[in-house]
Order: sequence, then structure tokens, then C-alpha cells
Amino acid sequence: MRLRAENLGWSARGVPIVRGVGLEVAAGETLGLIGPNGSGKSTLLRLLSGVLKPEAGEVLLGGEPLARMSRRQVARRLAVVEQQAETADRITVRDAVELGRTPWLSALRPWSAADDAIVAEALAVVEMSGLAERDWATLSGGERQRAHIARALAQRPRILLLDEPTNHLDIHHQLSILRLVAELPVTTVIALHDLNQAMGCDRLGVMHHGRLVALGAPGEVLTTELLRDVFGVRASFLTDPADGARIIRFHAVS
Ligand SMILES: Nc1ncnc2c1ncn2[C@@H]1O[C@H](COP(=O)(O)OP(=O)(O)OP(=O)(O)O)[C@@H](O)[C@H]1O
Repeated sequence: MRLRAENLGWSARGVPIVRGVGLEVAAGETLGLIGPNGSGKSTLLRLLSGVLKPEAGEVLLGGEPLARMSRRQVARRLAVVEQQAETADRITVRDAVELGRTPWLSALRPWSAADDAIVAEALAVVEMSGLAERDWATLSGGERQRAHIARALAQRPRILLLDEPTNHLDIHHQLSILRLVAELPVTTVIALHDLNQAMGCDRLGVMHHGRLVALGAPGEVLTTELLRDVFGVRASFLTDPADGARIIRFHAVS
């Protein structure tokens, strides 16, 4: 499902945080959102998900204005994995992932074996099946992160918004989550700090002081000039002899 933002703006106590952001993500595309700390990535994701209401502009899901949809209608289309998202204690991992099915349940459509299968599959793809009966409170940071991703997958969204989903994850789980996201036939916007990992996205959007200052293919966007001007680092580009992929090495600007 296509996701479109038109001229989005939002401010906090009169200070502009997101300014004039317009973008379109095609059905099935993965857009990486990068930018320095405080550049507005999380705020933009919260505007795209409807958690925050834009002061200017609008968000369209499959051509329909998000602002005119009920929470349930939005939740059937779009799932979010927020940074440091919390879930109430005294529930198991399975309970937390089952919450992802809520938008699809009703008196006429009670919980069924199909929901059990969707939850089991979501737990399996993030390698959490073995921890399904564990109390949420006992999980490590990385296990919580993977359980949040499983909850979002159980929602069976057509649009997935992820805010630094590889935070807390060891390298094996970082790579498996990124590969999973890239392979999902779902429109995805993913905020990332690791610019080498961001190179794996279909396109990248670069946030700087609340504005989207670049949008395009990773190889076109991540130039020496942009890395200097936006991130304040000097970059050198290497080639991985294993597969010819481009790797960026970063150096502090003295
Ligand atoms: N509710 C709020 N009230 C005041 N300031 C806010 C609010 N929400 C965000 N900000 C400020 O807006 C700026 C952008 O924040 P945001 O979390 O969107 O950045 P980010 O690019 O996701 O940063 P990071 O990479 O550090 O996660 C920051 O300076 C933040 O302090």
C-alpha cells in the first residue's frame, strides 16, 4: 500500500521540529530514514503513523487521508515499532504478540486457529518461539525489541514503520531483522543510525534540522559532501571484495 506525506509540519512549543516534509513510498518499497540525533526522524514517523497530528499537511494511506480514518482502520493498514516502546508487566511474550491481532477481532470474528498460526509465525521469524511463555518483565532489551517486531508482524500490516529496530540487537539479530524487513512484501519506513546498514534500503530519506534534505537511491544520497554537511564526518568509500558492495568508513573531522 502506497504511503504519502504532503508538506508535513509539526512544532513543539513554537519550535519547528518537522518542516515541509513531502515523500511517497511505493507499495512494497523500503525507505530508510537517516539523520543526526534530534533531526526529526522519530517525530516524522509519529506523524506518518497518526500518533501525532500534523499542524500542516497530511498523510495518505493508499490515497486515503489518515486523519479521516478510525484507529482501528489505521491499525488494519499500518503497524509501528517505536523506540523503547514499553508494554505492561505481568504478561507473557505470547500475550504481547497476540495484541497485534486486536484490530482484526470483533464479536463476529472472534479469536481463531488462524490467529494462533499468525502469532506462532510472527514469533518464529524473530526467533522468539522458545520464549513465548516468558514473562515480559524478564526479557532482555534485545528480546523485547524482537517481541515488539513480532507484535507488529502479527498485525499483518500493509505499511510498517520502524524506529531504530536494530537498537539493542546483537549483530546476528540486526542482520536477520534487516533481511526480514527487506524481504517483507510490505511498504516500510525504517529509521536507522547505521549508514552501512541503511545502504540496503531501496531508497533513503535524509532528515536535517526537521527537513527532508535528500531523497533517493542510497548510492546517490550518501555522498562525501552530504556526510560532511549533515553528519559532520569525513567518509571514505571501500569495496567489499566478497560481493563488490560499497562500504563507508567514517573519520572525525579534525
Ligand atoms: N514533545 C516534544 N516537545 C519538545 N521537543 C520535542 C518533542 N518531541 C521532539 N522534540 C524535539 O524535536 C527534535 C527531534 O526529535 P526526534 O526524536 O524526532 O529526533 P530523531 O531524529 O529521532 O533523534 P534521535 O536520532 O536522537 O532518535 C529533538 O530536538 C527533540 O528534543
